[in-house]
Amino acid sequence: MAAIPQLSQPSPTQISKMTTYIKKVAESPGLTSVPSSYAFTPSPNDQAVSDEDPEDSIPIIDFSLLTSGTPDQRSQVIQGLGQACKDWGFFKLINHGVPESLTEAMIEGIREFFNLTDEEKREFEGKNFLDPITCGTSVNTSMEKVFYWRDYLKVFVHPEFHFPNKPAGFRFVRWLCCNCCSELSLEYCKRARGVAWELLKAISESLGLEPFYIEKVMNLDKGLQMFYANFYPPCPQPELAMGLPPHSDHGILSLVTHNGIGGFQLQHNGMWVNVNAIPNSFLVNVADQLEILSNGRYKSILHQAVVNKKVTRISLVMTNGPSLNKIVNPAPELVNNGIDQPAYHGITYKEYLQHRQSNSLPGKGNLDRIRI
Ligand SMILES: O=C(O)CCC(=O)C(=O)O
Ligand SMILES: [Fe+2]
Repeated sequence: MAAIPQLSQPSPTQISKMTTYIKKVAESPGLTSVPSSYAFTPSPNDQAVSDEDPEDSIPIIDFSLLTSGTPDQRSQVIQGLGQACKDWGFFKLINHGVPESLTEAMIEGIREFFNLTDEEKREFEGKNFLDPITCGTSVNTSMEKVFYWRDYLKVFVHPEFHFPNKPAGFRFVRWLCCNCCSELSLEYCKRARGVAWELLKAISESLGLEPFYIEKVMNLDKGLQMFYANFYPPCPQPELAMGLPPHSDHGILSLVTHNGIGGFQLQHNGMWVNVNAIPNSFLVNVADQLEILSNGRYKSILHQAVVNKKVTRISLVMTNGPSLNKIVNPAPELVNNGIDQPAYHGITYKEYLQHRQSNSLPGKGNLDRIRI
């Protein structure tokens, strides 16, 4: 990792290896301005930011109607989902069935993780993009000139489940559901995956494909599900710092939830829109592999995270992807119709992730590279 400004005085040999977490920077006594290595210069080309427009509101999808609605209700929801994926690449998902108490317990456990000392966190830093547990700061400090106001934890939770064994017990905290008792982090990941897979059935249908189409072609039973936790501490000059830069997610579909503090912005009609979350909902975004598979009918959404002056924001993100060795292509059913041509080259998910990791292209640069 590149040297990040150090608060303490490590020996010269330590400098190139050590990560300084933004939590520590933000907590340094008397911090009143953003250190220069985190300060972005606002540019006149920065796009305007608006609040949600009640006239053009972000679609809301009721998950319970997909699973227990009448056939009519289900087909209406599928139509709404298709429209949301086409017009916004994004929707808010309500009544998804993941208990609020489970999400809250997960957020609190994650807060404790980020409260570990820097030294304890370093144990999980990882070296390779395929390491099942990685934590760090910013996005890719080996390439960035200016760092983001964000610490993160990234864990592979499917097909094999991993989780940090610190803080003590978190990996094995029991969570009481109905009358049984299960491991908190495992339960959260499993339930979020169940929601994502159910949505993908409906999304297949919205594309005119059979319900298990995406599940089959993406090898979801071996699909790579990654859990990201983002930690954005208060920032003395939020207008100069950035939590996460504009990006689209790499998987098929991402589910985001947070601790009730705003900061998620998405791009719609050339404007940044502040997204207000409905309590106990997921913010769901179309990600790059779904854009490829749908041959661009559904576009992965550009989004970013901004920071604030007062409170720590924590977000939990589930990316649901194909299996690593799966070559994702535009669905032949959507291109061999005499009208459309394939708009993307096929690429394995592993290669896609690898390229993204080693190039840090802005915006949707990774997808642009494979556009025909
Ligand atoms: O923090 C957020 O709300 C968004 C996080 C995000 O987009 C990501 O981790 O990919
Ligand atoms: Fe994202």
